[in-house]
Amino acid sequence: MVPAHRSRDDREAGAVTDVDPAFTDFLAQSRWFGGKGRDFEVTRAEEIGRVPGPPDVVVVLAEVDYGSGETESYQLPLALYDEEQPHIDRALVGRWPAGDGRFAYDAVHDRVAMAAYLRAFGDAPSTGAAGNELTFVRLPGHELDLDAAASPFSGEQSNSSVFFGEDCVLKIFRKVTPGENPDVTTHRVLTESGSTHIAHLYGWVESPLVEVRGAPATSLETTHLAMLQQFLRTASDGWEIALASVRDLFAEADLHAAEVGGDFASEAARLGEALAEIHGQLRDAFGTDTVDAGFVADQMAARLAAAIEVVPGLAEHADGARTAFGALAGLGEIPVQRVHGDLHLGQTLRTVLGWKVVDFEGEPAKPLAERLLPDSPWRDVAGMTRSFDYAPHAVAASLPEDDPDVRHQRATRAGEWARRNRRAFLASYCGEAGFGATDRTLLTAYVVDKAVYECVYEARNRPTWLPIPLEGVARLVAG
Ligand SMILES: Nc1ncnc2c1ncn2[C@@H]1O[C@H](COP(=O)(O)OP(=O)(O)O)[C@@H](O)[C@H]1O
Ligand SMILES: O=P(O)(O)O[C@H]1O[C@H](CO)[C@@H](O[C@H]2O[C@H](CO)[C@@H](O)[C@H](O)[C@H]2O)[C@H](O)[C@H]1O
Repeated sequence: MVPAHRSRDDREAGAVTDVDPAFTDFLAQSRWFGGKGRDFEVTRAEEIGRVPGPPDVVVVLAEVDYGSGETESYQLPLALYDEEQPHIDRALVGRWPAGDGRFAYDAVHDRVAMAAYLRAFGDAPSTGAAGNELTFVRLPGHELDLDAAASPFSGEQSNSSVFFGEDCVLKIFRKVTPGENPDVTTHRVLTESGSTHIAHLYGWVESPLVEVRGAPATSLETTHLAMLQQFLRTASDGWEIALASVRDLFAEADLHAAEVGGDFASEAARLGEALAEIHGQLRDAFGTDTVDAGFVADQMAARLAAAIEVVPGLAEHADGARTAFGALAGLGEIPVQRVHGDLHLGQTLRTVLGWKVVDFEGEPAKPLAERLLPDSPWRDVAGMTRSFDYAPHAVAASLPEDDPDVRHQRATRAGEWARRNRRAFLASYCGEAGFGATDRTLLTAYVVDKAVYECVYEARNRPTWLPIPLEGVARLVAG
């Protein structure tokens, strides 16, 4: 399906217009906008497709320029109206076209516009409308409930999801990079493998009109814009369940993690089983390869050097981190495969039918080309390991405490909780093969690398949480 390069002159649709200055304010206050806190300008807005209405929905790519040549593209699906729509006034983006154009609302918050998306999937495979090439693709096997009412997901997100009753979820990718999105391609393979640990893929939206700038010429590449998936009923967020377990532990000052009612270890073990199964299916479908561990270690060292620029406090732990990367470098060739890439408890959902893993897009900060590369499965194990460390320390940080004895007691219990769940997860992930010395070297390096990434993530997104990964790095390099 992807990619399909075309030259700029081949383009049949795609109108570039003046940009309504209101777009800048809209982006700046959107949770999913990755440039918050930085100076930027929306330099270009281009219509790349339409969804058959009513209402008219245009899909616009807004180009954000941070100065010094750095740009990003964000997707704005705009529902257009001649009159103002007071019931969705908080979703007003501006005018399209700029100036005296129609009122343009973020379509995600407009039930009627989202119903138009669902209808287009009902008609799939189809193109969005005459004169443009937005394509809706649907996989066989599920009868969509075309009457289901749309409601936007209200939680923290890098993209925007809309639930259609209890039937399906549409995720509209916000930061758009030309080419295939691993969330779509990985879900497709796991769906076709019959995985019971994911939300099945029902379809996606793609456009051949996304521009790839570069030498020798600018070209166009078919690009995934949105993904339609099974709605997971009875789903509880793994992160929330873990936090509840930690709170139980902290409430019982004299008890150990194994003794409190909310013990999480059996769930951690089930998560380990689920990940092992997913990795096996990804190996079968995408194959495996090997990569020079020295190359991986060099990348980790480079990421550390860049992270120190953002979080200077990392510098005092750099020698310890480099020791872990050096041990990795000594391993020669290591196996790699398609992985999740950014696994943490917030990407897991507990349903009555077991654990499900969502969001196979990889780390949002990484360029797409890097996210598509095969990686070590220990990357995902490390992500969960870090999450087992985050949960107790996030709860501890939310309970300010002056008494040093209580603080010390909580820190001890936090460490116990993290170790207990990490061990349970690892034991069932490794199964009969066990956890050998090479595995330990790999996991240690990947865990340190993940914690370094988290320091930058927190510094940029949630500065008050920075001590959680920073203290995590300190503990890791101290042994
Ligand atoms: N198929 C689904 N069914 C029900 N809830 C889901 C489903 N997929 C995701 N969610 C919920 O939406 C949240 C955000 O989804 P996610 O794929 O992680 O989005 P993003 O890429 O924007 O981070 C998840 O943490 C989960 O709570
Ligand atoms: O879910 P995303 O793909 O947007 O991932 C990013 O945000 C995550 C936070 O929402 C971040 O995860 C970090 O915080 C979690 C607790 O909120 C914790 O469980 C994770 O272990 C920790 O890495 C993730 O790193 C980032 O890429």
